[in-house]
Amino acid sequence: MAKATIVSAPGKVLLTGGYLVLDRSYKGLVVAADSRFYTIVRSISDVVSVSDKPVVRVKSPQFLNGLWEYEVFASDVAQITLRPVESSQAKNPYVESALVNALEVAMSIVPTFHAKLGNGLEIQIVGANDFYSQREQLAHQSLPLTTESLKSLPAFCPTLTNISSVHKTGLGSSAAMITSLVGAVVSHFDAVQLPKRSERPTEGAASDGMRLVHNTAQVAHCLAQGKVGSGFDVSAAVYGSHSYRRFSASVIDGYIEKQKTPASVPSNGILSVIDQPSNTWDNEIEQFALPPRFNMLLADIDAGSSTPKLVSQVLAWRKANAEEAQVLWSKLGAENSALEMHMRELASVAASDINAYNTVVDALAKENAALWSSSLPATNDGKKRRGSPIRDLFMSIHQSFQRIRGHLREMSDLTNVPIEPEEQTRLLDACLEVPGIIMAGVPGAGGFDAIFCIALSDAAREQVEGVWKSWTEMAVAPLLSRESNAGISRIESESDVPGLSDALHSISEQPTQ
Ligand SMILES: Nc1ncnc2c1ncn2[C@@H]1O[C@H](COP(=O)(O)OP(=O)(O)OP(=O)(O)O)[C@@H](O)[C@H]1O
Ligand SMILES: C[C@@](O)(CCOP(=O)(O)O)CC(=O)O
Repeated sequence: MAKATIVSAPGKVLLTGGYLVLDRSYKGLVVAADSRFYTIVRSISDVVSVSDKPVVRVKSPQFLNGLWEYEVFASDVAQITLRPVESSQAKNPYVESALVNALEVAMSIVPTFHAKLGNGLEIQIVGANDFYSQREQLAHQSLPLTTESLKSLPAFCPTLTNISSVHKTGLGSSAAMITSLVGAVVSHFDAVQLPKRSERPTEGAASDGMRLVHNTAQVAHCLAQGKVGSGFDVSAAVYGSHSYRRFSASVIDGYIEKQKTPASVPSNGILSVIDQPSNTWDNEIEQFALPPRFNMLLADIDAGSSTPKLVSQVLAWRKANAEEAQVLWSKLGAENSALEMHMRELASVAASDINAYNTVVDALAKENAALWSSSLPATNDGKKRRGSPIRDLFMSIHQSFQRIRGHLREMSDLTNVPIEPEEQTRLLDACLEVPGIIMAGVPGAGGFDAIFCIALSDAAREQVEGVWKSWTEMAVAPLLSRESNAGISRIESESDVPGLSDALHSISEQPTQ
């Protein structure tokens, strides 16, 4: 079998900065998940009978009808057009956009592109189970909706449905999929270098490769979505956890508009957008990691919300109420920055004295976070005792995040958009009753999609999962994802990823309907 190029990219959780991060004046704190997409690219070595053109065949074995096959037409000016081999094939604009843009980049950079493309490419794409709700799969196996059941599923489990009907969990499947697909295609042509697993280059060829893949994936994602978003999800898929300031929409919106009327595309094409001087791409990435023993837990809420609808309503309110919005946006932005600063300080304190840090965590993990300040014994003269600087930082983080939630509820009230709806407030408050839960909130755009909690101990994790299990107001399904800082990476071999070979070779392909 032809040698495979494998590239992987993670999902994301936006801890702070929902809505604000759409505006370059504010930053968002995005944490990468250990749930990842994997794209495997091989050259087709056999003669393809379906066409005399090169063919790109994309398979998503987790889905019914997860097969897209295209003939590739390449113009002299490195413009790629894909034509579906079967006209009845369902469209997948995200896959198409990633392929077109990645092939254009490869063709613009690699002089031997046509020879390397040969008969075409065979591509497989799989995403970790957490990207898609496993409710149906568990019901199919008569298993309860628990972490134990989820752990018993094979990796990259079939979803038993079409891609258009699958329930997503908010981890950013389209951004992680596009990023891994773009990364795998351009790497396959040796157009760029990407870091191997656990390498985090800050300079050199791999860092340049990440920049080009990032810029290409942002363009591809915006073209597929039909609009220029904040791009934090693609950024997390490339760079892992970080605090993010978006790129100015003007960096790509001219190109996006031109792509809608292809005849007018400038002959210098995609490289003129993705390989501009670094000061043109003005996105800012500052690496970030949760402090030690901060265990991020996620749950999917069955009710669900439409993010584009929430965003358009909030932005419409902001436009109509500029002054009031400015006040709210500035105080929320300031609180988001304060939280990030406290977490960075805490991580650095932990690095300098891990024993003292662990002693504080062990004590706090046994107490309800709201009582951390009041549980300090009074001094002899009856005054409130100050905690240790480490304990104070933990308290500041808890209190700061509670203020952030307060501002989000204010945003909900003012905009009449359910960002932290009352149902979610009740659930989050119940999670915070568990000793050792330092933060509980709605990630990203909020609504009825998901919640996250940060637990300081295994006991806290188990107890909060108990709260979810017994919650009756909404169906709360645990996810298995945890934080992992890593961004895009190149994988040497299928066998390096548990379950990947089985998923690619032994999942009996799902029938087409
Ligand atoms: N495994 C996959 N194979 C091929 N395409 C996929 C796969 N997973 C996702 N996609 C593409 O991504 C699209 C979903 O994008 P959409 O923007 O609706 O979701 P999202 O906002 O990324 O969702 P979420 O954040 O909940 O994961 C699908 O319709 C499909 O085009
Ligand atoms: C509301 C918004 O700021 C965040 C949406 O985050 P999520 O997709 O709900 O994780 C939109 C965006 O930044 O693209």
